[in-house]
Amino acid sequence: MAKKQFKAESKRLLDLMINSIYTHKEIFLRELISNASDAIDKLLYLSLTDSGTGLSRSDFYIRIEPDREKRVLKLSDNGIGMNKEDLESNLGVIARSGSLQFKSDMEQAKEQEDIDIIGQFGVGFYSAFMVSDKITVISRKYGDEEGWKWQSSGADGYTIVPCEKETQGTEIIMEIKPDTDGEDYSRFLNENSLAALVKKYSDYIRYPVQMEMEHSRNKNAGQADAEPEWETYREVDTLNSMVPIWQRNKSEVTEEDLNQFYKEKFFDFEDPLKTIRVDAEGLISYKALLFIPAKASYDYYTKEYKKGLQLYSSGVLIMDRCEELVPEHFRFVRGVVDSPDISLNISREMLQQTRHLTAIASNIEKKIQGELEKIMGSDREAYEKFWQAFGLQLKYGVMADFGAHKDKLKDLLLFPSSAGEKLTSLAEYVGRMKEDQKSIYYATGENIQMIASLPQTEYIREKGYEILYFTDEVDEFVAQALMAYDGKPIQSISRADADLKTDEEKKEIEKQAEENKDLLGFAADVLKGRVKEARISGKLRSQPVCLTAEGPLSFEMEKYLKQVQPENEMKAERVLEFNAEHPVFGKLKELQKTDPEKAETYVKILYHQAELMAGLPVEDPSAFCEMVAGLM
Ligand SMILES: Nc1ncnc2c1ncn2[C@@H]1O[C@H](COP(=O)(O)OP(=O)(O)OP(=O)(O)O)[C@@H](O)[C@H]1O
Repeated sequence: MAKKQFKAESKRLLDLMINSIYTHKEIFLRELISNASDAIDKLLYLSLTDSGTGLSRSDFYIRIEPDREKRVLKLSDNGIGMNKEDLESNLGVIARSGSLQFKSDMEQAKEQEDIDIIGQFGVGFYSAFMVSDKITVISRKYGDEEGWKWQSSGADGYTIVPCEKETQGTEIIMEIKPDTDGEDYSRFLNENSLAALVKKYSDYIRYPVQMEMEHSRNKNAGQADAEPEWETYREVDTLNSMVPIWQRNKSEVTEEDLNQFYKEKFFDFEDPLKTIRVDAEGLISYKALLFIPAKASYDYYTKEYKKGLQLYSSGVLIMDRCEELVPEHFRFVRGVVDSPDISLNISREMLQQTRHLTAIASNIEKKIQGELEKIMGSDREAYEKFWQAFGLQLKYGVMADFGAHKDKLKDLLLFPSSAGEKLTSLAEYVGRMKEDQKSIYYATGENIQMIASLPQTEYIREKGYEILYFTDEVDEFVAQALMAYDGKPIQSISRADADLKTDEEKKEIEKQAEENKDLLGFAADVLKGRVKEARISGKLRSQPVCLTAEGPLSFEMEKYLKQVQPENEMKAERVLEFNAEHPVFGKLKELQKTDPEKAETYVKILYHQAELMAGLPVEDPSAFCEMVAGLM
């Protein structure tokens, strides 16, 4: 019979497994038990929703059978089973999400070689090759008449042939490797070691994991004066406690247990930043275990990432990723929800509408919000770590649905500011506002240094007002959605002139504008098509000019729109502002009379300088350089 070859990626993973020097080879058992449990989940779900199967929860089991003599370890379940196609596509190819993630994270992990690659991932079935020379899988799918036998000794491929099997389910038969100097594979044939491994890794599996074990008993127990006489006997034991971790008492579950559960279930390297346990009783009862990851996964900000929580009804998995349970702005949250009030017979469409689900979702949203606020207040360092990973998500949340969620999220936002190195919340900013300060001010730019050196900021800082530094493209849209915080309008510094200047200052500017009408008109003519106007500025100190945006669009918004909609020609309206006190202005005035041609070059150079300071690309860099060189 011809051998079929594994697909290329599978081969790579297999090589890795077979030649693994990984010390935690024991995790293969956890992986196989977890697969068996998933297979039972699927059939139990069918049984509960389709009365035809006649099976109930207590009919299911996972069984471990070691045979020391033959060096064979067998693991069987009576779950849904696999037909020929399933065996081909599940065990012949690695193209499912879990393993693909493994592949890509492996590439990232190459640089940090000592990372526990295998231990952290659900590498699944293939991990059995770490301990076996040959694997036989005998499976019969529920509802089918025939069974199938899949066999492989590793990288050289696999075979599939029909075979007899009495009941539905799957048997994995592993020929355990001989012991070596460094590795005691025989422990995977030892009852006590196997029982300990089940307890360690698979205790919360919701179906009994059984094994026949040796026990001893006193034959004379019950006879008060008889000498004890011991005999051994064999009995099938259930090795796991079966209570899912979220159903256990708080006092029985350690933080380490929860972290381990999270990492295994949601494929993360790192412990979660925070675990939230919910135990709701009342109109709707449910238990939930929610995890806030410490970092965004590599695919978090891509289309590949799917949000959602696992939904159980009294311990039976109904949906692996129930999207309705978490709002978009908290889509980074992972976890499980288990409620006896959710009916098993529910179809997906109905699920979307159940009032129960909506109520649980809104409750969960509040819990997450409350927890994040709590972390922000009590452990700022942890919150800032969270902010690095998911701050952008919260900002999107403020903007989404026309600002519908902004009130829930506004106190979770952080921004850099002119007050110092630390990030600030809006509440903290307001707490520091000067008595005469009416608005919350922000300035935008590519990075903090660039914003801090914007000529427009000098004037505001002189007044002692703090400025929020908006460095994310979405920040201004966030400000637009929020409009105000605590009754204080959120304003861009470039539009803040009106409420900042005193009447005298305004008068002085008007006077200067009148006196320099000619020159301003001249500059506007030279820059026709580029600027809407040239005017005298009230906010410049050390710089001769600056560029400000008028109208609904700011420069940062212009840049953002260009990125997301390149065909969009929308531009911010530019105004060139002059500092009438600056010596360059005096020089320009003089040149306009004596050498208008040179004055024209000056105006152009000043305009390009202003573009540079505003973080905008200079329209024609070589012409600009020529002009500067010409002057030299
Ligand atoms: N005991 C089993 N009964 C039925 N199907 C199984 C069994 N073991 C594995 N399978 C099928 O084979 C597939 C591949 O299993 P594997 O352990 O390699 O990956 P996985 O469980 O899907 O993902 P991961 O382990 O990476 O989370 C499973 O998704 C499942 O469809």
